[in-house]
Amino acid sequence: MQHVAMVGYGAIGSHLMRMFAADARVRLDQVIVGATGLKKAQAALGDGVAIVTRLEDLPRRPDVLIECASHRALTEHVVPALASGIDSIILSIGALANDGMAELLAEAANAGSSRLKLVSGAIGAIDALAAAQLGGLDEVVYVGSKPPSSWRGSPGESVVCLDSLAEATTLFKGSARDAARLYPKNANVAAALALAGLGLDATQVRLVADPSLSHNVHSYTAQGRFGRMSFTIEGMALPDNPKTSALTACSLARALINRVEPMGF
Ligand SMILES: NC(=O)C1=CN([C@@H]2O[C@H](COP(=O)(O)OP(=O)(O)OC[C@H]3O[C@@H](n4cnc5c(N)ncnc54)[C@H](O)[C@@H]3O)[C@@H](O)[C@H]2O)C=CC1
Ligand SMILES: O=C([O-])CC(=O)C(=O)O
Repeated sequence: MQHVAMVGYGAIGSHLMRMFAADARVRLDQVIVGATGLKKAQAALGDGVAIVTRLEDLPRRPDVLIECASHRALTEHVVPALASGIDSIILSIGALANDGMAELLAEAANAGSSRLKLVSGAIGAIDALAAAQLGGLDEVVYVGSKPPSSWRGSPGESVVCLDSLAEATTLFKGSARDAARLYPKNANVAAALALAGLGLDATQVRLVADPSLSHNVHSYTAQGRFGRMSFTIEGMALPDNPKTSALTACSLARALINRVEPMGF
């Protein structure tokens, strides 16, 4: 059994709470929320969960910290956790597209002798892509397609009218770095693929709003000396957030379970 502190209590956080409610391997007993989320978290979670707004206010040292909050949460909570020796697992991978962020995380992990794990989130076959990177990788092209409602609150709103979209429309075409910076809640997958493969500047990304979809479709192709691969997933969204695929929460859950099981994927 491990004691876990979770940063963020939104669609993914509440899903994880339900997943691990009766699981002896993982005790999600501390949550870090933003000041505005305090009341909602207190109302939803019982006395068994400590809810704070700052890492230093956690009543006990967690075995591991997980992040399912936002790009900002990495600087606010993950960097200090790593620096104080707490292993961390993150989902907001797009934050690594910001200048100096990867270096900041690595320095903190080195200073605290801790480890930072990036999980695959809503995408798959990252292990194959990372292996291909060692075997000669020339091109990675990723397309992320979601229903129009999943792009609300993003710069896509100024590209098209999401309410009256009649056909699939490209909202963004460019590098994974620009995608991750411009679409922090929709392009973490693009950043994850880039970091596993060809890097943030060489990985090609297209983001699409498609009114014919009822789920999120992530698709990529990769080729090089290693050979050729393609991967597509049609991910059901979490009920509380149409932007987020349910598999994202499962990927974080798998990473936690793997820490305590004697073997596994
Ligand atoms: N790697 C991947 O495949 C994916 C990564 N994500 C990442 O996970 C994040 C969370 O996703 P959802 O749960 O669907 O979002 P959500 O919006 O439903 O919940 C996020 C919660 O975190 C809180 N929060 C934000 N910044 C915070 C901070 N600095 N400190 C404490 N709490 C903070 C928000 O107030 C909110 O309650 C996304 O913003 C995105 O960065 C999401 C989907 C896929
Ligand atoms: O959950 C998803 O479908 C992917 C996502 O939002 C992201 O890449 O940030």
